[in-house]
Amino acid sequence: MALSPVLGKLVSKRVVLASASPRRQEILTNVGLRFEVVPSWFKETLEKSSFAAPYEYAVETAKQKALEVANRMHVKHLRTPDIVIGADTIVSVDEQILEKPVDKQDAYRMLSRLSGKEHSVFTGVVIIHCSSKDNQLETEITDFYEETKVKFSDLSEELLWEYIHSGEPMDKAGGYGIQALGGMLVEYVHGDFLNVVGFPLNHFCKKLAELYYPPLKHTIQHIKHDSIPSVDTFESLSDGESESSSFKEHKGASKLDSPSGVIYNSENSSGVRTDSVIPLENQNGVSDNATKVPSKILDLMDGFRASKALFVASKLKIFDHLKKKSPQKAADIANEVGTSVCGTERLLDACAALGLLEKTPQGYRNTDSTNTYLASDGEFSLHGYIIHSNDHLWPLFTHLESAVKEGSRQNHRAFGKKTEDLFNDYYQSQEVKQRFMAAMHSIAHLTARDVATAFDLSEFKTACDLGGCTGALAHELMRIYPNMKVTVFDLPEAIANTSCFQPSEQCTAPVTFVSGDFFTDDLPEADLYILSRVLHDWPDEKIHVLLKKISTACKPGSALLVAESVLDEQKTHPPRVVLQSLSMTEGKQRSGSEYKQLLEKYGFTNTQIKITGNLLDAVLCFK
Ligand SMILES: Cc1cn([C@H]2C[C@H](O)[C@@H](COP(=O)(O)OP(=O)(O)OP(=O)(O)O)O2)c(=O)[nH]c1=O
Repeated sequence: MALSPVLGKLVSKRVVLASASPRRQEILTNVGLRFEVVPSWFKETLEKSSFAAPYEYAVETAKQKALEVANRMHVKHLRTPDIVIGADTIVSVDEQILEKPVDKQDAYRMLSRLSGKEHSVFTGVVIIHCSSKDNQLETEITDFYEETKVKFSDLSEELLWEYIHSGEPMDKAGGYGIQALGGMLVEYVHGDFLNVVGFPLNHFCKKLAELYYPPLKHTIQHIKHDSIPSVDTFESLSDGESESSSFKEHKGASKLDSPSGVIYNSENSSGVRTDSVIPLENQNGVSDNATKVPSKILDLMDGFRASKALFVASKLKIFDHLKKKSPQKAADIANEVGTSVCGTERLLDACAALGLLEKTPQGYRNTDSTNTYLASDGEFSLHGYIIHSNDHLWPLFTHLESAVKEGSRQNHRAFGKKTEDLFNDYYQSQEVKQRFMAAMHSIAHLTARDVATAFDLSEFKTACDLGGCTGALAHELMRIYPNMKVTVFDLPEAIANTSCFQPSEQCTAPVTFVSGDFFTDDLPEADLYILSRVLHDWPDEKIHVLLKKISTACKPGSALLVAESVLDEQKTHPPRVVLQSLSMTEGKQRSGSEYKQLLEKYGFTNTQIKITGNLLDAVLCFK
């Protein structure tokens, strides 16, 4: 049993499969498990609506099936099994649970519901360890579930009925058998194929491994990998133990039953990485020494690789291609984007390793969050900011050493230009201007709702977003406060380029764009002035000019809303903001009390600060 030594643990035990499913029997027989089949008499009649999630229903049904068999064997046949395995497979679509169809009409109803859509197949599995004490059955129950996503093609009426008349649907959840004729209906499968057929073998072996080979608690933490516990490979598990070793002996055992040199990555149950340990074994195979691996430091060392992989995949628009069509193989993507197949494959695998893509036997696909944040047309696309990070910030950061030594921005080294004025640089070429505006738009759009709702701003009838660029925040303000009129005031170079950033559906009155320089020109009148991501970029003398002008323009009762990332008082958190300072603009990031002090100097009082949890926080103060 080299492939799965853990199954060898069951050889000397009386194992019972509480299922009539020929597929489950076949799957388990194929891997060499010896067991008795005792179909359950439990009727699958649990109230579906009483379960919060479909998988809970499948797990509970599997449990009842297995318990019924364990009890029956114990009481009626006086043959207490060592282990009873129960399973239940269901299909879930549109919040509905589909089991086996009761007749052809029912099969038709199910299959037409699945046509052209993705659905989930859940199998709940229960492993019951049984023992008899004073003639009483004692049980220890372990359960888990597995989810596989399956997408059907559009099914014509003719095809549907032909399939139903084949008789195949009748004893199968959802009315289809993926392993036979039903396979022809399937466009893709995402996840464990055997799970659809009725038994998630891989997860089952991992569960057994977890039960029979518990890792040393104080040296090894689990990798968080979906709901599946960590066992690097089944091959890595020692098979050297005597067959008489029981589940109970090993449960909570302190002896490490793993081979030498196995490296367990680590993540605690809350998903936070902790330092890993490489166990070193003595002659008895027991770990007596451990070298700490500083995972956090290793992650920091590799951080640049991860960033660059994300940047390059974004630049090549790989996420856009996969959003349009997926899954796709590396060769197809390479062909579309005009890159080498081997290089593209490595990049796609890196993206999959970073959790940006999913890799399936059919090819690569975007995760949901990749579609939302990384595709350039995603609802909250960060594409613009990522390209800015690659083209502008990355070259600057390669000169960080010089920046620290000299205490100044490194435009001259990175781009061969002087850093006279930050924005001259951004607006020099049309391409750079567009890229910079797209970057600002990304962040403004992602944060607009949280900034606009950080405080109740409904009392303000007019607002002016100074340096409001594409108007992303202005639009959101007008959407949330329909009685508010918002003006964006920005440099003429910016205003001239805002049209491609306007929402396609205009559901509010239009934002007014006014061009001008907020350091030198008169400001439009408003009850509420807004400075979003402005103050951190400028030196004190410039801020003095700007805040003085705003303060003068404000009437009593008017207010200023500042949107910035606010540092904690120690100025070491959030790290993202602290790291931003390293680009060495002449401005600086500030803590809450620093913003308060600064604003008070210009006659603003009653300062309130709201940490939003988003990329920008909000500071509101009144004149
Ligand atoms: C979706 C799908 C299900 N199935 C089968 C797996 C299960 O046998 C069945 C779902 O019904 P279940 O109630 O899980 O199992 P069963 O009635 O066959 O056996 P028992 O109750 O005794 O455990 O559907 C396939 O064979 N192929 C498929 O593609």
